Amino acid sequence: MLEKLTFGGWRIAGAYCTLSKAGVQIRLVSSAMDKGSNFFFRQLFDTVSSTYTYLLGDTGSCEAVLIDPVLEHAERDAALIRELGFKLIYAMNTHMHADHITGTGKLKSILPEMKSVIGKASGAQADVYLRDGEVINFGAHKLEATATPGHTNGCLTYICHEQGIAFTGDTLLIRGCGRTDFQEGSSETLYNSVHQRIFTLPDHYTLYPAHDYRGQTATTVAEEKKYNPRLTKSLPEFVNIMKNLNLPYPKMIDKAVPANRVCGLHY
Ligand SMILES: N[C@@H](CCC(=O)N[C@@H](CSS)C(=O)NCC(=O)O)C(=O)O
Ligand SMILES: [Fe+2]
Repeated sequence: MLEKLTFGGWRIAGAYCTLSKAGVQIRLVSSAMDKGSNFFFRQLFDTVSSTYTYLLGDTGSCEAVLIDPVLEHAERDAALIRELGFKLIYAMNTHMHADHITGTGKLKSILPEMKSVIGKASGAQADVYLRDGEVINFGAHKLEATATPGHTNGCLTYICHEQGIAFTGDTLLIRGCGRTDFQEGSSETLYNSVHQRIFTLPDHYTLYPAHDYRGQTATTVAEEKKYNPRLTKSLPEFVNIMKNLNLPYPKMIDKAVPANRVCGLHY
C-alpha cells in the first residue's frame, strides 16, 4: 500500500514519489540513471561480506526487484522498499552464494507477495527458475538472464539493455573475477562466459558486480576489456592465474551454501 504523508498542504505519495500541492508536482525519487524512463536504481552494501544488493524499480507501476539481498539486511531492504512505495515482486540471486546467506527467505516472510528467483542450473530452490535468455519483467522494464557459468554452474548475469547496465554477480568483478576453486568452479568456463557473454556487450554498458573488496562501485565493458588484470590474458595464462590465487575459503561457506540451497529459507 502506498503511504501518503502530508505537511503544509503538500502531499508525498509512494513510488510515484511526487510532492504535490495545488496541481504542482515535484519528483522526489531520482536516480543516477534516470533518463525520464521511470527507472529507479539503488546500490546497497553489506560491509561484512562486501556484497552489493541492487534495488531496481519502475516508478510508474511501483513494481521493484532486488538483486542479491543479504540475510542480515532484509529488514533494511524491506523498510527502504516500503518507504519508497515500491511493491517487491522478485528477489533474485545471481548464483548460490558461498560467503553469505541470501536475504530472499527472510524477505519472503516480511513481504509475502514477492517471489524468489535463481538460475535453474544453480540446483537451489526458489519460486522461479531462470534459464539462459529468459526475461524478468518489472513494470515497463526487463532483465534478461544470461548464463555465465564458471564461478558456479548456475551463475547468471542479469542485463537491462534499455538502461545499458548488467549485474554480473561473481562472474566478473571490478578488475577481477569470481574464484573457481570451489562449488562447480571452472576457470575455462568462466573465461569463456566473460569473453562470449559479457565482453560482447556494447562497450558503454555499466557493470555492477556482487562484490567489491577495494571500494569501487561499478565498471564498464570497455574498462574491463582494457584493464582487467586476469581476463585480458590468454586462456592458459588466465587458468594459471586462477590456479595460484591461494585465497582463503570464505568464512561462512559451510553455513551459507546449505542455507542458500533452499534460498535462505532456513537460516
Ligand atoms: N574473504 C571472504 C571471501 C572472499 C571471496 O572468496 N570472494 C569470492 C566471492 S564470494 S563467493 C571471490 O570469488 N573472490 C575472488 C577474488 O579474487 O577475490 C570471506 O571470508 O567471506
Ligand atoms: Fe560467489
